[in-house]
Amino acid sequence: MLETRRGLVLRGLGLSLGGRMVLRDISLDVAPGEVVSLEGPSGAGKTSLLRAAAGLLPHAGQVLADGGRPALVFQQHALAGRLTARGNVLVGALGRLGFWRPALGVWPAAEVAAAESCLARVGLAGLGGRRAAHLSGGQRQRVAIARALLQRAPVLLADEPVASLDPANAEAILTLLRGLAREGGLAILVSLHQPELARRFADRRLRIAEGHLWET
Ligand SMILES: Nc1ncnc2c1ncn2[C@@H]1O[C@H](COP(=O)(O)OP(=O)(O)OP(=O)(O)O)[C@@H](O)[C@H]1O
Repeated sequence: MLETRRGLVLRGLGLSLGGRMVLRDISLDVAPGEVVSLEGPSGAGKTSLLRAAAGLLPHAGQVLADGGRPALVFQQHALAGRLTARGNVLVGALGRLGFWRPALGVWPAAEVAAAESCLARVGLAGLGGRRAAHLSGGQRQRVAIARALLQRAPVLLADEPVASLDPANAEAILTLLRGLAREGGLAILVSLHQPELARRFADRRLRIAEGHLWET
């Protein structure tokens, strides 16, 4: 039976942190192939919403995502600097592998090939053997996206993926994300600080403030 794809669906998401309501009854949909931006002032709850949607924070309400749990690209890309780009990407496969082989540094050849192919998809073909610490900021963000791709989640959440990048790299990363939505059919929810970039790269724009979400 064919499964109907619906991307990401949040219904009635509520979250309180430190005794304060950060998210109040948030509902949103991101369709497969769509890029939706999440904007709002600092402290508005963008990271909290993305982390809750990724299953990293306990919350009220429902998260329904194709493939189960969405993949999350963290704000600071969270790479292990001493590992190679390929090694960092392979971490994305941990969810489907047992503990021991990766713990011993033995990755299945198919996963290594898949990691290389994810690196190629983000424009880093040939850089798999380079230490993450020796990559530029833009390249590191690409590695973080490749790691999310290796998870094979049809829903991708990205928390300010261009915050620390210069304008040219920021555009390149958002172009890459839009391509992954258009050609790969991913549903992408991305928090952004720059309205100009959101205008250019998002299909729809959402704004969050004081725990409430609305479409702009
Ligand atoms: N672990 C925590 N305990 C208590 N309060 C928290 C915790 N994490 C975040 N908060 C608070 O929750 C609110 C939302 O934070 P969040 O990081 O989601 O905002 P944001 O919109 O992503 O901000 P920024 O744009 O600065 O990254 C803020 O008021 C923050 O201080």
